[in-house]
Amino acid sequence: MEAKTPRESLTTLTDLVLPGDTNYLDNLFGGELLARMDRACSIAARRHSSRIVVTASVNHVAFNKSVPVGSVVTLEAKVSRAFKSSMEIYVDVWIEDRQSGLRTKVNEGIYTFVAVDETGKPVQIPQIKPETELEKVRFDGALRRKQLSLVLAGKMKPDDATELKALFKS
Ligand SMILES: CC(=O)SCCNC(=O)CCNC(=O)[C@H](O)C(C)(C)COP(=O)(O)OP(=O)(O)OC[C@H]1O[C@@H](n2cnc3c(N)ncnc32)[C@H](O)[C@@H]1OP(=O)(O)O
Repeated sequence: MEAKTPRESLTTLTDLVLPGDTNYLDNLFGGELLARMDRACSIAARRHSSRIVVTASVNHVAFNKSVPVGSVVTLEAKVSRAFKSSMEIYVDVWIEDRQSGLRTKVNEGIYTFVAVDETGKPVQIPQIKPETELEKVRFDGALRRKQLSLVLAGKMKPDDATELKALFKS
């Protein structure tokens, strides 16, 4: 199976924040943003694997800046690393200034998707060849994030999380 680049899975979703998407402060509701992130990541995972994909875990979401009603929000999702059947997907969230068009990054999320067959059984996927500096940094950190996610889910013993443990060694 030939390796693919993150670029090949790039998924861009641009949409408005309407009043029905907001909280009491007229900012984008966190759950609405999570759903949009999940959709963008799911398409990126499908583009990478050409398979049915399911969300296995949401590893990290940072709501760094609020997103006011009326904003134009763009989500960019790309597979950062592929393992056997699972993929890590990074999603970056931007808003743009109405007059200048300048973009500000407001949030990011890291999701894990698994490629499955029609019966829901995990299947093998192509590996990832990072190209840009940022893609290389995200690729390099993906194994320890996978191990952390598995440890938190009770699917890996902390002692077996070698890459994660290496973080804490001086
Ligand atoms: C609440 C909701 O809305 S959920 C939304 C939709 N999602 C779903 O319905 C998914 C439901 N879950 C499932 O179908 C299964 O648990 C699956 C397919 C995700 C995993 O199935 P499992 O039987 O655990 O398979 P298995 O143990 O072989 O794991 C498959 C891969 O997922 C990875 N994985 C499983 N759980 C996690 C996790 N919590 N974090 C990171 N990776 C994980 C495994 O490490 C493995 O990766 P690899 O093949 O690349 O080495």
